[in-house]
Amino acid sequence: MDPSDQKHFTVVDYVIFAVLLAASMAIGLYYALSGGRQRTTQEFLMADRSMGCLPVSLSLIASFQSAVAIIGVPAEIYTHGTQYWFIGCAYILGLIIPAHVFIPVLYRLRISSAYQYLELRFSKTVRICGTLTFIFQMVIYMGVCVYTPAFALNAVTGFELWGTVLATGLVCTLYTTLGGLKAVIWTDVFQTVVMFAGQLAVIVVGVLRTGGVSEVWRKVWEGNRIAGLDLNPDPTERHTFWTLGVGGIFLMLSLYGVNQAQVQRYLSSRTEKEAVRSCYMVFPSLQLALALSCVMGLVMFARYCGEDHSDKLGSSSRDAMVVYFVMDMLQGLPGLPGLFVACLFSAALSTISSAFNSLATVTMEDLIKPHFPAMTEARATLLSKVLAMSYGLLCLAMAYLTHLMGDSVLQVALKIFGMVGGPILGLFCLGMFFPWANSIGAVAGLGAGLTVSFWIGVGSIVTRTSGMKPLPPDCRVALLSNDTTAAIQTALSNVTLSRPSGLKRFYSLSYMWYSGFNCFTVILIGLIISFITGPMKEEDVTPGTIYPLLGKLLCFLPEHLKKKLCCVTPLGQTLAPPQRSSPPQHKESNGLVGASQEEMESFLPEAPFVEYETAV
Ligand SMILES: CC(C)(CO)[C@@H](O)C(=O)NCCC(=O)O
Ligand code: NA
Repeated sequence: MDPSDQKHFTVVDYVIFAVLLAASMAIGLYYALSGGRQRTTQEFLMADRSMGCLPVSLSLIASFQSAVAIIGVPAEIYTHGTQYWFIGCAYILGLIIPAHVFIPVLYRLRISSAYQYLELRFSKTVRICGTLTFIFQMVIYMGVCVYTPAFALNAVTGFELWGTVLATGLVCTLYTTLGGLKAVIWTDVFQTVVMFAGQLAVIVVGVLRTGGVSEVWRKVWEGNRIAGLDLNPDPTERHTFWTLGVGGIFLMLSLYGVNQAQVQRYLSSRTEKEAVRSCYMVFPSLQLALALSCVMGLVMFARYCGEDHSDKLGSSSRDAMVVYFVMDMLQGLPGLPGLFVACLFSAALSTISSAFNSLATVTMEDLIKPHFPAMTEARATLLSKVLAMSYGLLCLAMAYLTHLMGDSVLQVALKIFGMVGGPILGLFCLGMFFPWANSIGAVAGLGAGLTVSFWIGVGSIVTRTSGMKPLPPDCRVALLSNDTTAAIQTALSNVTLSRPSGLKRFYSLSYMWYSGFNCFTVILIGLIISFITGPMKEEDVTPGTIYPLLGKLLCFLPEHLKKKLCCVTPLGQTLAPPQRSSPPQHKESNGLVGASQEEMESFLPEAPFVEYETAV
């Protein structure tokens, strides 16, 4: 093992790290042995629909806040300045819209998988297409999540790369498989706290060792790292207020509105109110998480700018550099390097466990149950556990794929969310907001959305115009005299002035617009195809699956015109409580909170679907 390992890690550090893993396992065991002992899919996958808003909200942040953000955001701030911080603006609408549009519709349908919605609204085919797209998205995302902390630690401390990947995957698979969603949510709570503690420790030590807050501020100011609001409307500009603050809303909607990992948490809430409240409570914590990682980037800049570390590191990766800086900064403070490693792994474990559990849920609910309606509850639960475990193993394989990529990890993760999550968001929006959309339109829209998204995504990789400005290899330039800096900046802006044209310009769309653009493509193509093949009629749409968005936006129009334009009449009423009992095919998930054992045993998955698809 690398000698630097000993330099950074003392016994206390190993103990702290071991405590994290042991506590996570213990929570898993606790929920395996208490409550209903994970003997029903209702408990294993839905936490008995009994969760309160505090654990749910912390768990909601944990789902998509992984080591990728802990390492990637400081790397981004260190290299490009604080412009990325403006993504915080997108959190406002990005959480209000899920709370008041997606949660009410999905919660009132009493479903278990978000993709059940697609069957209720469109058809079985659309549901399966949606599910498969989601599985694809989460499996590649998981690869990035497992790989990132392992890679960074390996580069700096000499921890065995694949050993770390294996350990993360195994611990996580174990407690997820043992304790089900309850264990996943409660470990998330614990791990989120560890994550914040680790980041805070790094910042405090960093500020103290740099010479105080005012010194840090002076250095980042002189180093040009504080960015003003960039209102450049160019959609190919990587980070501007528009790409981050507006494009980011769609990114947030695809994660917090329709992603199964999050929807499952909303659905596991005791009441709809509790679910909405937990969504609101995400806002301050998510802002805190963003602020901590941005400030960490700034502190690192203040402390290290001008020093060249790539020779010691043997890697030019900015992500590995962040871990190097942190370890260097915490040197000689026993326990803190261990806390930071625990912070990285908390972030990773909480994301991977959510992914495992949500993948097991959709595979069970959407792909298996509908085909084996006679399966017993015991068998279904066993199968869910086997599924959670198989996805664990699959994610190890995916980590290897990420190993072969080598972009900034933050950008890779956000690109996956945009390229695959964007079209899924489009599918849900098409269903919820546009009553005319039919299932042919939905499938065609999703297909077109994915095609265009991969066309741009792969195109941007091939032509290497990710919109990233060429920057000097290290930030020494920032500390040179103002003249030199100005000269270099002019040179840089000249580079960006020679804009690519035609297809290349299309490929250089900022990755922050991927979600919004792909969502829009799905809706557009979906509507066109629906109108060609015969739009859905009002009486054919399952009640409770439409959100009267158009009606609300056009509230100034007279009633008869609105009715004509929006097709569905009972606009105001579509969301009224009566839905609770309406979809007959959801026996398995109906009010099981206090259900008796017999009711559990006799549950019948997916009765044949009501014929409503006449629009074709
Ligand atoms: C997804 C957002 C923007 C939501 O806050 C943020 O958590 C983030 O940048 N996440 C990166 C992906 C990850 O941490 O795995
Ligand atoms: Na996480």
